[in-house]
Parts: sequence; structure tokens; C-alpha cells
Amino acid sequence: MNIMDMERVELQKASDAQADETSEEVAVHIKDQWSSRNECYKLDSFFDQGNNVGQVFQREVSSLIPGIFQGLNTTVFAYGATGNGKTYTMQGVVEQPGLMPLSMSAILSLCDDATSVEVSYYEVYMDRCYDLLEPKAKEIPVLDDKDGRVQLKGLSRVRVQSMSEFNETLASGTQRRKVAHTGLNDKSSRSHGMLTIYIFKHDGSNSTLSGKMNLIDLAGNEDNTRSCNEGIRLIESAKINQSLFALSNVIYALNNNQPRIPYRENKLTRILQDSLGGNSRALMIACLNPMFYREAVHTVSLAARSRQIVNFVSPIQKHIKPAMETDMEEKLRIWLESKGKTKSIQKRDGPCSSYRGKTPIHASSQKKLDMPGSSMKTSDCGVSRAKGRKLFGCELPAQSTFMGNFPCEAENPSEQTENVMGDPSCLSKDMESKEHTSIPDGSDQLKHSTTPPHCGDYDDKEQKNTAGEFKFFDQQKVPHESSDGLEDDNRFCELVGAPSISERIYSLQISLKKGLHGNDHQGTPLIIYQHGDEGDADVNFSTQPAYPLDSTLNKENKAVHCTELAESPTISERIMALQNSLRKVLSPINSNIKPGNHPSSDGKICLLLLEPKTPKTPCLSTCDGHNFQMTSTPLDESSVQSSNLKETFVQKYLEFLNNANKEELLKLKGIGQKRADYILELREETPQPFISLSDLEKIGLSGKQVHDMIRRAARGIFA
Ligand SMILES: Nc1ncnc2c1ncn2[C@@H]1O[C@H](COP(=O)(O)OP(=O)(O)OP(=O)(O)O)[C@@H](O)[C@H]1O
Repeated sequence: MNIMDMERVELQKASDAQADETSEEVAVHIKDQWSSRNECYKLDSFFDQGNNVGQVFQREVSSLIPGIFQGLNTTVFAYGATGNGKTYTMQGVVEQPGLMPLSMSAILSLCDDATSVEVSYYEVYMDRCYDLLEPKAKEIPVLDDKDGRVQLKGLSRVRVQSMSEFNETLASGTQRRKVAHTGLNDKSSRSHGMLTIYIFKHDGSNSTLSGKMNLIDLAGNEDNTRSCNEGIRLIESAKINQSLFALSNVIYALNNNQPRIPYRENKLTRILQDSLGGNSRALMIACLNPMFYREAVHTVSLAARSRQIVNFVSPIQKHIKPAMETDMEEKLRIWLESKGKTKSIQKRDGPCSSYRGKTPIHASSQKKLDMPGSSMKTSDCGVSRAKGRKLFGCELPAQSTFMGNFPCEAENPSEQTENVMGDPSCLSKDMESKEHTSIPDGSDQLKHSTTPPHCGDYDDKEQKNTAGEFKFFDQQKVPHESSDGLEDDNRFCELVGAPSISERIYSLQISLKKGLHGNDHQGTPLIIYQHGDEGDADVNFSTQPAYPLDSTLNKENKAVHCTELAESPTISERIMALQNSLRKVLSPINSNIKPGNHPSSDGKICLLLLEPKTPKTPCLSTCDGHNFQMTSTPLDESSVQSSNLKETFVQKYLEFLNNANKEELLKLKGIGQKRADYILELREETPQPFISLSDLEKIGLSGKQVHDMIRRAARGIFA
């Protein structure tokens, strides 16, 4: 049995300017009795089993609440492995209220006649958002507003005037939240539960959003070798782990000052964008179970890293309508929903059983990032994502806390599977026939990093300006994490279970779009390398006009820059320009190229073929400069070409939606008056709202409807 011994140690006071009673640090030692491993991390506070949630609230949360009335947004989230007490900490139980009711009670006590409080409560389940207070047939779309801030379109808000109203609201939402029995928790949250409390100030007929508080009960990391999850539970678990993996990547990127923070990798990180490295004060509560060394190390190391992140916080004054007021947008959304196909997405929980007494040592760690009075405006920070890390550079009195682990119950799980990357079915038939499976650690998402590619010995210095790298692993290279879960660059495993070229291109496209979106990649050369011995390919963007190549390569075979990138002003055009190159480059991965077939001293095959306007048979260059022709059958070629055509068509279609005027939109089958208005409205918020087909869900279309629409449009061409 592993034993974790957590010792509270006061290290030192913060600098004079920051010194206050909360500026202490604690060292958390995690010892594995069997391996004698001993890890030590510094956090801001530590609560062991002798402490209760009330103490955590008093010491860590209560001081944040007055700030919300002054416009300082605040986020408190509980992180940890499954069964470690996150729900217990955030929601609480009757005899021990959690941080949600405790915060609400404190907020209500500060309200006066000119202040009102509303709440929304939603869950992120399988990478989709669902309203828990007003169940709807459809998910809540997550959009960016014109300032780059994330908005949950159509999410309901309920006015709360007393604790009894709040408890009722919370209970009804909680009942709808998806929970299920797993091998590690009788009543395990299958979704991330997000409660937002809004504070409005009223002045005559004007209502102004003063500030808001997010209280987040994340779903827990799951080790499926222990949970014995199967079927839907396993799929859910994969999604949960994937989103938490994305979260750890964001924290890692923020912590390492990386130029690109992968918020858009996952719905959870998108939603938390303003809280992590954004404009919100954030408190992370890491819940630990001393029984499990590896999970504890993972959680505490993430908490320790989170402490380094610095947010810029400034009061906001935003005029938004309280829920009572008429919301035309909401009406339109409801109308769109009524036209859409109803999905069964919500199932109610079963009755709660009593606790299952686990070993309840509990420990948690928090991060509190707070810089009241910063001169930086909220909106500046909200859009800072693509501008790099400049905005995160200031020092502030960071804090962390700690608290803990615990027991569980029963339920009726919801049975629903979703596609990770939207609905790519329109792109390729072969994709329809394959089930997209995920492995339980975020492995089927394309990963972005700024580490140098594996193929070639580059000068690291030359890589400094690399704007983003997309790693593509063709083989079942199961991701693995180092002990802290974050150090190993090879942990990324992309596109496992995506054997066809179309699937790979589709997935890669999604990432390319994400990568290019909002960044100025004009003039960016694209270089794709394939590792013949492993079947891997790295797709690399560099802002270097002359990208350094492996010195062992023949000079003649230097990468041909993808000049279309420089010439294409819009993201869609750039993506389009990349497609042919991608297709050509990825095609050989599908074939059985054996390194031994080609003259290369180290067996590596470097594919440096990037002339998008010549979509002929792909040509491979070996590392010592010999070219040879790929042997592909006419069927292969025709399949590649038809897939190209489909993708080109889809891109043109999306481009049309992004640019057409209302009259033109109305000519499209499937776009009526209201949908056209909605598209125009979306375009006001985000200039190019439709980057992939899955974005059409923003206008209330289901995957099937999108598919049908595209098919109808394509048929129209041949009519
Ligand atoms: N400090 C505590 N004291 C007593 N019971 C606790 C404590 N913390 C947690 N528990 C109990 O332990 C069980 C598991 O806790 P909980 O459901 O909160 O874990 P979780 O981290 O939210 O799990 P999951 O990620 O699977 O949803 C619950 O029955 C809970 O009531």
C-alpha cells in the first residue's frame, strides 16, 4: 500500500509588497512507501482530514467574495482523481455544505436592494455543454464574442433571492447532472459541473453585471485499469481524461510561457480560458487520496504548477440583461431548437445512497491569482490568447491551499456517445463506417507543442520562433506520462484509430484551423516529416522564412515552402491551400513503406513535398536525397482526388456562410430567414464563425442536418 505523508511546512513569507497573512507557502511531501519515492511540491495552503470544507471556505474563499461585487470575476475549481472529494467539497452534503452553498450564502448576505443575484448551472459532458437548470434538447453552443471572450449561447439564468431558493435550484440541477457508479466511486460525476453566480447592480432601468463567480466541480481523472470501466463508462472516462489532459496542457503552456496556449483543444479549456491565464481570480482546490501515489503526485504537481500562472484582473462593468428581460436571441435559439432534432441528453439520477467509507484523508491545493487594481482592461486580456505571454508577466501574491478526499452513491447513467471532432461524415465515406474510439488519456486529439520535430537535428536556437507544431503519429503509440504527468514530450498520441487518409486529414485540418485561427501565420512555411521507421509524421509551422533543415539532407531537397500560406489572406484559404499538401504528404503514411526499402543511413524518411498546386503522385525524398515515385493504384488516386473534392467543396461552402450576404444565404437549401439572421449575428460576434462543419451546430443544426445540407448542395451542382 502506498502511503502519502503530507507535512505542513511554512517556508517563507512573500516579498514585502505582497506580505500578508495568506502569503505563506506549504511544502507537501508525497512519499511512496514501497518505492521510497518522495516528491515535494509547494502549495499555498494545505488542509488535512482534520479540516472541513467550512474551514477551506473561511480561509480561502470568503475573502474573494467582496471583490465580485466590485467587478472581479472569480473562479474556484476542484481538481483531482475520481472519488477524491471534489463534489463533496464543492456541492457538499446536507450536514456539511460545500463551497457552492457557502459562497452563495456569503454573496446573499452582501446584497442590498440595488443588487440582484442570478445563477446558471451547466455541465460539460463528453465535450458538450448542457444546461442543468432548464434542460434543452440541444447542447449549449460555446462561442467567442467580438472581444474574444467565451459565451455560452442560450444558457439559462435563474434569479435567486434566498438560500432556500438556491438550494432548490442547485438540487434540481444536480439531479440532472450525469453521475454513474464506477469501480472507484459509487456516484461518480461523469461531467464537469459548472455553477456561475452573477451579481447585477440596478440603477433605475439599467442593470449592469457587476461580477461573477464560477464554482466548478470537475469530473475526476480515472485510471481505467482500476475503475474497470466498460462501454459508455469507458467512453465517458476517455472524454473526462482527455479534457483534464487538455487542462494540464494549458497549465503547462502557461507555466512555460509558451507562445500559444491550447485553450481551444477542448470545450473545458475553452470555457475556463478566462479563468486560467485570463482575467479572473482563480482558486484551484486539489483533492487527494493518500491511497494512490501516482494520482496524488499528478494532482499536486499540477496544483504546484498552477501557482506560477499569473492572471491580470481588473474590475468589469458590463451591461448585460438580467434573465427576466426579453431576450430575442434566446427566442431565436428556442425556435431553432424546435426545428432541430431532439436528442435525449438528460437522464435523471437515481436516489443517493449513503457514503461508502473510504479512507478520508483529504488534501487539496489551491491557486489564487489576484491582482486587483491592474490597469489592464478585461477585454485586453480576453483576447490575449493569440498574442503570446506578454500579458501574463506580472508577479502577484499567489496562493494555494489544500484539501481533500472521500466516499459515494448510485444513479442512472445517461447513455450517449458523441463524436470528438464534430461530424466529419460529410467529408469521407470511409469515416462513416469507422467508429471513432478514444483511449483514455486524450490520445485522439491532435496535440500542439512547440518542441522541435523529431526528424532532423535542428538547432534549438533556430526553433525559438516556431509558431506551433502538430504532431501526427500514425502508429498506435500509446501516450505515456512521466511521473508528474507533463514532462514527456512523446506522450502525445494523435489520431489513433484514424486509419484512413481522410480521417487523418480531417483531424489534422481541425487542428490546423485551431492553430491558424487568430494567429498571423502568413508567410509560414509548412514542413512535414515522416519517420519511415515509426510511421510518424510531424507537421511543422515555423515563422522562420528559411527553416533550418537537417544537415544530413541533400540541399536540393530542402522543403518547398507552402507559398499559398503567404498569399492567402483568410484562414479558410490557408487551410484550403494546405489540404493538397497534406493529402499528398499523408498519403504515403497509409502505404507500407518500409525504411529498409529506401537508401537511408538511419532508416528515416523525410518527406519534403509541399507544392500544393501539383497534386500528382506523391514523391518521397529519402534522407540522402534520392527521389522515388510512390506506387499508388488508380483507385487510391481516385479516392484521394474525390476526398480532395469533397473537402474543397466543404471549405467553399463554409466560406460562403462566412461571407455571403443575407440574400445569398437565403438561396441555400436549409437556410431560412431566421437562420440567415442568426448567421449574420454570429458573424458580428466572430468574423469567421464557420471553420469546420461542426461549427454549423452553432446555428442549431445537428450533424445529420449538416450532412444532408451539404449533400443537397453538392447534388445541386450536378442537377
Ligand atoms: N471529507 C469528507 N468526509 C466525508 N466523506 C467524504 C469526504 N470527502 C468525500 N467524501 C465522500 O467520498 C465519496 C466520493 O467523494 P466525491 O463524490 O465528492 O468524489 P469526487 O472527487 O467528486 O469523485 P468523481 O470525480 O468520481 O465525481 C462521496 O461519498 C463523498 O460524500
